[in-house]
Amino acid sequence: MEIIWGNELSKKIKSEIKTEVEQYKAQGKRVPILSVILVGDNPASQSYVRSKAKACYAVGMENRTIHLDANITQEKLQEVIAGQNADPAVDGILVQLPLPKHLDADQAIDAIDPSKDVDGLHPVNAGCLLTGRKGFVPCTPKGIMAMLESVGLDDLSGKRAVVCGRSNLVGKPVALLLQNKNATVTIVHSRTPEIESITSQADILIAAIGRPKMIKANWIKKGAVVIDVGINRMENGKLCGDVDFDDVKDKVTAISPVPKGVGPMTVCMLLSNTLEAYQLHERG
Ligand SMILES: Nc1nc(=O)c2c([nH]1)NC[C@@H]1CN(c3ccc(C(=O)N[C@@H](CCC(=O)O)C(=O)O)cc3)C=[N+]21
Repeated sequence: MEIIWGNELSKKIKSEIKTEVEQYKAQGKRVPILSVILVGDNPASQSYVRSKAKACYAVGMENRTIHLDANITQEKLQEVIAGQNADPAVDGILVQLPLPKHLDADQAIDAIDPSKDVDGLHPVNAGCLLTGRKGFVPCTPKGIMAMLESVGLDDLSGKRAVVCGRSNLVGKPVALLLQNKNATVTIVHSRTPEIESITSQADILIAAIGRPKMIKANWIKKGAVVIDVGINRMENGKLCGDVDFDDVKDKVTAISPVPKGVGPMTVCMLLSNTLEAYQLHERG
């Protein structure tokens, strides 16, 4: 059984990004800037925003974290986003989710200039993914595909892939990416009856259901590759995935751990998308 260490793979990708940014700097060019808009004081969001800022600086990019009051109005939030859209020095814009309940996330995402939407959540970028056109791919799905590639799974012809979960951030986009690589894809979710009868046929299983350790050995086909997208905080404060790692580890060919799996890949693909946005803007 092979462990797909996202922290190791992301280090490799981040060093490639760092080299590219250094080349731009050596040519006297400005460096890419990622603007992250954080609304309120949710501790988890604050820690993710801090890790994104740290990751930017580690590859030579700039980060602009805009911390807004939890009670900000939708109108004011849209104004702040419009200000980042209008700033030619800003390459990527990310609105940290979830937003406080009184704010509409779709409206905020729609307000982001699609050429700066490095989360890949704007309808224009979601539409590009759906129709196979060039656009920003959401970070976690992009990281998942890199993890599969790292274990030799590139052309997925003949492979059955099952995606557990149908979110806009992960489930739906990763299902499309798997299909684009010729996998035969099934999406299952909380309303799917006898879910194990479907997941246990999967050569590739993507677990993004948001239920700690729900996926046991009887959900898994012998020899499957499993990517655990879960980020569940347990009572003891430790993180665990949606997969019961110990229960399934002897059955799988490869599996990603939580932590040090998908999480670091999400951050590294955010940097990759920000570099892509910079190159787009520099080309004009
Ligand atoms: N607009 C938006 N885009 C996002 O991409 C986005 C978001 N909002 N809201 C929250 C989720 C969650 N997310 C993670 C990023 C890094 C780790 C990560 O690096 N986790 C470490 C562990 C970190 C720890 O110890 O807490 C790991 O899995 O090894 C996890 C989760 C991005 N998200």
